[in-house]
Amino acid sequence: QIWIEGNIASGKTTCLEYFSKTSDIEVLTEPVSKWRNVQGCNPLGLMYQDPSRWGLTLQTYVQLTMLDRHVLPMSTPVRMMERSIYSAKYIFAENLYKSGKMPEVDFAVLSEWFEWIIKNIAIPVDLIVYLQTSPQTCYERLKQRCRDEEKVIPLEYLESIHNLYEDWLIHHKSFEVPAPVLVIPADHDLKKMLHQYEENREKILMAHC
Ligand SMILES: Nc1ncnc2c1ncn2[C@@H]1O[C@H](COP(=O)(O)OP(=O)(O)O)[C@@H](O)[C@H]1O
Ligand SMILES: Nc1ccn([C@H]2C[C@H](O)[C@@H](COP(=O)(O)O)O2)c(=O)n1
Repeated sequence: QIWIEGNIASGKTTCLEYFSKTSDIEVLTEPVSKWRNVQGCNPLGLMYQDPSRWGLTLQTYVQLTMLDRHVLPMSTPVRMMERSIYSAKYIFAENLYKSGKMPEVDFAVLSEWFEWIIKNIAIPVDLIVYLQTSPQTCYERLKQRCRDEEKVIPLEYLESIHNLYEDWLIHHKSFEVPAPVLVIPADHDLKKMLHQYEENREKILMAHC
């Protein structure tokens, strides 16, 4: 199992789309559509409007929907999955808490849920592919993608997410990393990115062996 990790709009979905054309690979994208519509409500939009009030609501739902993805039985030898329950906690919940936008009690409850899950439920991973971008590149791609909820995201938000990813996956300064990390520089244009994916194809697809 391979997780594709990276900042918002770093190119994870585009990377997965590329590999989805390979036979014997199952690709699981993030369930963003669920985060934008759970029984007619939009926790992603609410979180960006008022993170202190809705951060826990979104992150609880992210935790549930990511766990649901992790425990799906595999239908092919290789599974590539966009992000993980780990980055939900170590990057996004952490960012809300550290920036003072998630109350301590909310973070404590979410943390206890997370700790219980990783202790009691097997979440296998063989390789983490980190698409390493500059926050500025993500900011430009984010504006180009133009998702309604994300129009309020400032560059500083992407910088915070970037720093948390770097501390976790590059500098090993924050949390345990559950698998080896393959870093792919991802500021390049699409043509160069596809070339890099080809160069790394073997390393990625043989990770489970
Ligand atoms: N290498 C690239 N160069 C330029 N634009 C890109 C590149 N990769 C992706 N994009 C565009 O940037 C936006 C975000 O990409 P996406 O794959 O959705 O990112 P993520 O899934 O990480 O949020 C999309 O509009 C996509 O078409
Ligand atoms: N735990 C998470 C995971 C994602 N988000 C947000 C960030 C983006 O606005 C959106 C989807 O991310 P993308 O795939 O485009 O990088 O969901 C979050 O707030 N918390």
